[in-house]
Amino acid sequence: MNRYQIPQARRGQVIGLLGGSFDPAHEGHVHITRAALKRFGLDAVWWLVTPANPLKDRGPAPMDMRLKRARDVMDHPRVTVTDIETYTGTRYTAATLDALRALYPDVTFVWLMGADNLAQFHHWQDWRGIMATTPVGVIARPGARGAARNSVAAQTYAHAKLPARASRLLGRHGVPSWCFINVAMSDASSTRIRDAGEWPRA
Ligand SMILES: Nc1ncnc2c1ncn2[C@@H]1O[C@H](COP(=O)(O)OP(=O)(O)OP(=O)(O)O)[C@@H](O)[C@H]1O
Ligand SMILES: O=C(O)c1ccc[n+]([C@@H]2O[C@H](COP(=O)([O-])O)[C@@H](O)[C@H]2O)c1
Repeated sequence: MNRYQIPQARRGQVIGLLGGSFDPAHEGHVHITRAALKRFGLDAVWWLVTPANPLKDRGPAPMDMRLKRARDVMDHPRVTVTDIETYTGTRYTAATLDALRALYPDVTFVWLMGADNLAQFHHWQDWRGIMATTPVGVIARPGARGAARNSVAAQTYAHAKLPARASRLLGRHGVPSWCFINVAMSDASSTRIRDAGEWPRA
């Protein structure tokens, strides 16, 4: 297994980061990644397979297993699956973003998340710092639209919301900025796969 894979990037690229437990990766992740590449005008997307979500009590399956599954389901020339957060030693997204900007000073990073995560976003460490430094692309998820729209983050940064028709400008627009895109939704979830006994619980 290729551990500590450090992805390549070229000067001036706009790269989307989809952080997740990927416990396991599934069709929903693939679907939003393809949508994000297109709708946010990204040059590439990196899947950041996190060592552990700081807000979850339960530890995920071993990293090697999650990386392998992620690489099996996501096969696209512009998508890289990486455990770079293990390499940077960062657990919180704000710290990960700082570390990545130091490693890739000529790249613009866009943070990607499903609508369910926007509803929780104000509980993340230094979430205002993330908004101040990083454009955020939010992708619709079944059952999460209302909670996302009414979330503390959406309300606080209403002034910084790009209309969906301008989504391709997200990475070049300056900060703070965020954009919500409605896409044909997938109801796939890791919880459902674990509940069906198709993936081990750690
Ligand atoms: N079906 C989906 N539609 C939209 N966004 C999704 C979907 N599945 C996952 N995401 C987003 O992908 C990112 C990583 O998700 P994660 O790995 O936690 O998968 P999950 O299915 O949400 O897992 P779990 O059920 O264990 O919470 C998050 O930003 C999440 O919102
Ligand atoms: O930085 C935080 O406080 C924080 C809190 C919760 C989740 N995150 C990140 O959000 C991403 C999605 O996590 P998850 O477990 O919902 O897939 C993943 O990259 C986590 O590290 C980050």
